Amino acid sequence: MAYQVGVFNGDYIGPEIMAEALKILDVIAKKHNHQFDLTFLEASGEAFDKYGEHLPQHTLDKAAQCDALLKGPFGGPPEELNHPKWAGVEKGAILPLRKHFNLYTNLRETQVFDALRDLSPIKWDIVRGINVLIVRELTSGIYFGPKNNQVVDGERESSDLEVYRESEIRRIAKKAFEYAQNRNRKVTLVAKSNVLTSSVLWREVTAEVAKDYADVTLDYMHVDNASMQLILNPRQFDVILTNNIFGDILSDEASVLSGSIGLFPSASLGDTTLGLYEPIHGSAPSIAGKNIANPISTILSVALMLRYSFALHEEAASIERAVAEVLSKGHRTVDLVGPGQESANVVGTREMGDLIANEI
Ligand SMILES: NC(=O)C1=CN([C@@H]2O[C@H](COP(=O)(O)OP(=O)(O)OC[C@H]3O[C@@H](n4cnc5c(N)ncnc54)[C@H](O)[C@@H]3O)[C@@H](O)[C@H]2O)C=CC1
Ligand SMILES: CC(C)CC(=O)C(=O)O
Ligand SMILES: [Mg+2]
Repeated sequence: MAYQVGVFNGDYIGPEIMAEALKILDVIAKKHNHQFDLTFLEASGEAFDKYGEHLPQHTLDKAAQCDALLKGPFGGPPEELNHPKWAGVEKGAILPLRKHFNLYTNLRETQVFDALRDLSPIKWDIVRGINVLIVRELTSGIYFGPKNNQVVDGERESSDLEVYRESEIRRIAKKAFEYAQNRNRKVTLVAKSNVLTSSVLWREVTAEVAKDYADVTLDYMHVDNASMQLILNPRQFDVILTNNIFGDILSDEASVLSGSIGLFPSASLGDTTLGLYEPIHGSAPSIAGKNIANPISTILSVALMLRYSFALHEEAASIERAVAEVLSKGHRTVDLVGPGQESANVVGTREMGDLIANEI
């Protein structure tokens, strides 16, 4: 069977880390006799240079023909917010891509690698063995709600509105409970219901959904406390269910329990098998073009694509095993070198890809 994979190279470190991910996909194809047909899709900086827009219609049309989408990070340096090429990439490409394909479930799983125990900024006794799955709502909330700029009483005023419909909460809550059933059977809803009326709706709807999952415990935590508890006692979490913005923030925080954001992939899923797979991090402009970015986040995104879109479970697991094995042999990209570990075997982006490919 031939699988159609749409590929967005992304900006800055995007093409470098995507090249390594595609190297791994090629190894899997040869080893298991699969055919992955790649369609390169133009978006973000690349599309802006050519067409003056970040997500052309022809890109969406081609993406719709694919079975899965593999994506590098989009975006420019945060300090170039007003540069025409980068202004609006997030609202003009990242968010519409997720919305267009109705990819409302974003999975971001944080775990720690034994081999990187000295890298975590948190004591090993606290993080050892953690596995936290953040189930983040991805196509609604404050990132998509009405925005307004106006002048009031002679000064500028801006607003972004957090809007959630009951049905949007219900469908993502169901997903969280379903994932929890195959894990440690605990869902923690993270919101801010002491002040946000939308969070009250999240609590009400999630409690209703919970009635259909008697084998799963539902817990509630305010987001300020949750951000502290993630550091203090991350082992208490199994599945964290949360809205778009809190999931965005908490997943970056959770990722560093392992030592580096460069390790983590994500899956964005809807109601069909067409999923979008990408690192949780951004385009890291300051380290681009130096062969130092960690490609593991994108390589593990390939594993998630094989698992969730193609049901190639053994192939997915073989990539994850190879990553753990390469790390256990001491190979490190620079972001994986902690203080006092200067003697580590530092390798570049391409070399890390080669090592994982050879391991597979
Ligand atoms: N899904 C997407 O396409 C996302 C895009 N962005 C965009 O990316 C751009 C840069 O965003 P920032 O806030 O600077 O966050 P960032 O995630 O790009 O970088 C944060 C820090 O992590 C480091 N880092 C990130 N990925 C790494 C890797 N693979 N290996 C080693 N180190 C890595 C960077 O060097 C930097 O120190 C912005 O335009 C932002 O909007 C941000 C997050 C997600
Ligand atoms: C456009 C942003 C919401 C992208 C981002 O930071 C993310 O999805 O993690
Ligand atoms: Mg983010």
